[in-house]
Amino acid sequence: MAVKEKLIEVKHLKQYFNVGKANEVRAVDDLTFDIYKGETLGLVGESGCGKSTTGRTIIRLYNATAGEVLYGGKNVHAKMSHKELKHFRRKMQMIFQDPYASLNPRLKVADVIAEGIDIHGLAKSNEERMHRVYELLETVGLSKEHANRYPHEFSGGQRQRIGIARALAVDPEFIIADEPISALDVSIQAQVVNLLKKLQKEHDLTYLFIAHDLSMVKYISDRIGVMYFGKLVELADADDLYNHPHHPYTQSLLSAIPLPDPDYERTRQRKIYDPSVHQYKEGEEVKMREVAPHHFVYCSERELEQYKKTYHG
Ligand SMILES: Nc1ncnc2c1ncn2[C@@H]1O[C@H](COP(=O)(O)OP(=O)(O)OP(=O)(O)O)[C@@H](O)[C@H]1O
Repeated sequence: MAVKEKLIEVKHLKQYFNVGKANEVRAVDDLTFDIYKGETLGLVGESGCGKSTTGRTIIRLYNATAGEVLYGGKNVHAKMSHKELKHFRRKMQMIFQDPYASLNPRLKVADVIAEGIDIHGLAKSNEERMHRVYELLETVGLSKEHANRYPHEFSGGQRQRIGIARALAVDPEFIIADEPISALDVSIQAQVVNLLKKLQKEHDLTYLFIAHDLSMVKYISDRIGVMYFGKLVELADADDLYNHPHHPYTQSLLSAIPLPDPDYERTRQRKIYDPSVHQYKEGEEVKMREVAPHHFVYCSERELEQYKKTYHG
């Protein structure tokens, strides 16, 4: 297997809100993981567990409370010049859940898409700018004729395509897709996921794909990280996570996915996660531990031994 190159290294990242106040929230609480060049890392967990905050802190929309994010070996959260920050901002783009809320309704589609081109001075003339816009519209499955319309004239799926074209306009390397399909009809979801997969191959992109359930994320992700209350509780190759989930929270998320097979559905048992099952003793160290190659679970030494025993069970 080829050695994978790390594009992003997240090290002991913390993002707390309202620090020191009664309503302090530890939205991201000591996360450590890598994102490899060209892969899709899925990040899943229930609403409020800190997925969006993780994404936003990685691209420095928030200043981290503690920890580091290395991008190509450089700390994104270090002090940097305006020019350097602008460079990072170009390399890392974001696609949002609600394409309508994230597209300025007063701008024509051409101007929405060209926003980054203008900010970064990527076109020398208006002709070049429009040529690029038309090209991007075609890349995402829309057409030249759409350039003069306004976002409200499009369906949800088409708006998401516009959001994708806008992100692609600055030729990024890394895209955070924050629940990009959650607001779309199920029939449209697969189309958008397929488009993202196609673009990844064509443009050599790396994705962090955020989702609150595990059904579609399996289809797009190479690896999946499961988050619970600001912490990563399991991280593994996508198939491995589905076939050998160890953390009881991962098992609970998986048990919530309905399948089209009626026999399976009749016997499917919803598992509810009860954090008290861990029964950690005073002083017991709980951290990410490797239960099998490339498969990490947040657990104690004692739990690791149990998990290893059941790995092939
Ligand atoms: N700017 C903020 N100020 C204070 N608290 C915040 C802020 N942003 C997020 N939070 C809190 O941090 C926690 C994590 O929120 P976050 O949006 O990252 O979760 P999420 O897993 O992405 O959820 P969702 O799927 O609902 O977007 C939540 O308790 C949220 O209320």
